[in-house]
Amino acid sequence: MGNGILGQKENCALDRTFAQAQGPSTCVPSTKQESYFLYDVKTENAFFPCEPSLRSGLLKLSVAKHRSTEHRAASPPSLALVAPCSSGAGPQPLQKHLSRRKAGLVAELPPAPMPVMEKTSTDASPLTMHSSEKQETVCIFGTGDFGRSLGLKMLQCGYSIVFGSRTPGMSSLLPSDAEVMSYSDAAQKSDIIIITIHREHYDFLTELTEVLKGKILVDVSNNLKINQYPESNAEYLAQLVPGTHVVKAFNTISAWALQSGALDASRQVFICGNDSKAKQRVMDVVRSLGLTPLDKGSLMAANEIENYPLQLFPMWRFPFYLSAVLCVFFFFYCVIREVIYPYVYEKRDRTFRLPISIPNRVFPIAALTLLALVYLPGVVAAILQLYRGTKYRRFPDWLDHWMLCRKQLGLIALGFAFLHVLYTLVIPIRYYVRWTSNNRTITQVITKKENPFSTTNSWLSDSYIALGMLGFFLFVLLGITSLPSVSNMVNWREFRFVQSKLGYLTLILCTAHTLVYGGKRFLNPSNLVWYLPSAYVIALIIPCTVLVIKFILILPCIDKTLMRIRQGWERNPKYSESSLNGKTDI
Ligand SMILES: NC(=O)C1=CN([C@@H]2O[C@H](COP(=O)(O)OP(=O)(O)OC[C@H]3O[C@@H](n4cnc5c(N)ncnc54)[C@H](OP(=O)(O)O)[C@@H]3O)[C@@H](O)[C@H]2O)C=CC1
Ligand SMILES: [Fe+3]
Repeated sequence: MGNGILGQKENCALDRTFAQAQGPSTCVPSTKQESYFLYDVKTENAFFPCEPSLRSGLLKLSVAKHRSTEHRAASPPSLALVAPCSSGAGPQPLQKHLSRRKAGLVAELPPAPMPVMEKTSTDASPLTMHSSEKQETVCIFGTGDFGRSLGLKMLQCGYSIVFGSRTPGMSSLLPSDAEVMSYSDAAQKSDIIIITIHREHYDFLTELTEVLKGKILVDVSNNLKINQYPESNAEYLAQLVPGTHVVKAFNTISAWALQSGALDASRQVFICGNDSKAKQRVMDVVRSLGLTPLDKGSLMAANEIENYPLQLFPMWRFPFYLSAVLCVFFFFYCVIREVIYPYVYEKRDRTFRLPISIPNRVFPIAALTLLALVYLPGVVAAILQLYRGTKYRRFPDWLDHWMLCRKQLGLIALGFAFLHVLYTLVIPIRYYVRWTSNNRTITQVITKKENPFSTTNSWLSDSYIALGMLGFFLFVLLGITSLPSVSNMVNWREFRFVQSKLGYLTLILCTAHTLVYGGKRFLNPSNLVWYLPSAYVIALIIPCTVLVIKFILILPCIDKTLMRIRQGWERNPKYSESSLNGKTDI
């Protein structure tokens, strides 16, 4: 009995897999701390209750026990692992469950096809593979970092590992339970061969074409550069060793992650291959290692899978560069207005504004502009659809790309909004602010001048702060709902409601916050410095444009047309026909 299955994470998938593999049976999924029973669906014999933490191990034992009894000769048992309807072990809940099953209250799982396994594999289902006396043997070509780590992990999960190596006698650091032999000898030991060798060294595999015929070759290789070779490594391997079933897998999992077990960030294993049976078997292996296989289709997808680990935040690049450009531009714009101008005309040193005052102008401007840029592609797309009178023409690539990175733009905008909040909170403790306030009071005392209370100013100041706080609150809400863990919990309509309706409300509040902050000063010519308006005036251009266009788009007459177009109506159907025939540019 391998120790792998006891160490596996508990989930009901095991129950389902098992139940499906065994044919019609009853499975009550439960993740709660309930006791489980193993029972034969046909004879309705209960075996014994078991705790969830032990159920897979006990199940394994039970299957072995069951097989060694007289049932063995009879038709395959329909065993199922069931959770009682209420918590607490004992025959009572099981009886209840059985009567519920009879009454049709518990779903019968439809018979699922048995996983196809080749003759050489030791057993038929993932579960029975672990429960059988003989473990499945998997061959690993190459005894380098990745081969060793994968081999160790597979040994831990109950596989028998045979390494193929150029120098079997000299291979060190290998797990002691594994066998090491020459490549051709090792290949004969299993019909799944994982090639943990760099593509550049694949040539020798051609000599093994005969022995590898009909076998599953798992290509794990990565390259150093995106699109380094004309064809993917997996396709190259398939050409090099014809007659084999090449499956691409494991290339997104690092040797380090396999060793350290820190797989949370990269549990997904992309898989592709032309032979569905071969792919299925590799997916079973992946699953049994506690990883999640993700079928990406045929071997044509290998190129994309190989490029995946080489990408450096592809969706973040445009938002990152854009925000950097915005920050640099507005920083220098403010420096010209608030540092250079006073120095040139008044010989006043205002450089102390560089660490806090100017960044606290740049951050809200960047936040507001980026937030507006999240919604701008949506209105541009709507205008394009209205102009073309159809939705059946592709958007230009730049618009597609822009649409795809809206979430990243929004998250960067949220980051800037956070910075603005932090920088604003420290304002009262700044020396410059305290000095100005004290000085004003002293001047009033000396000149015996009063500063009467202004209700207008009070309104403006409070509205400005309130709008800012509400805008920030909704901004944070938008950020939270964009997290996969949250967005996976809501349906499409709810997600659209939050991201579109609440998003626009956030944009309105933040724009209003900026407008009220500027008050009457914005359009005052005396506020121009070297003909340059305040940075906030420029910052308001994009948000106001987006809001005005959006307002026009939701006017009933325009909104109706847009809705019809989005439901498939075309102003000029011939137009899209010709575009379908490739006569128009897209
Ligand atoms: N390291 C990692 O984290 C990951 C690696 N990969 C992929 O796994 C594959 C192996 O990577 P890794 O284990 O790090 O590499 P290593 O260089 O550590 O190991 C490669 C192995 O290939 C074998 N080999 C066969 N022929 C040759 C040859 N002519 N010259 C040199 N070595 C040869 C050697 O084994 P022997 O001496 O026994 O013959 C060698 O140990 C690569 O394709 C890589 O892209 C994929 C994901 C992650
Ligand atoms: Fe503000």
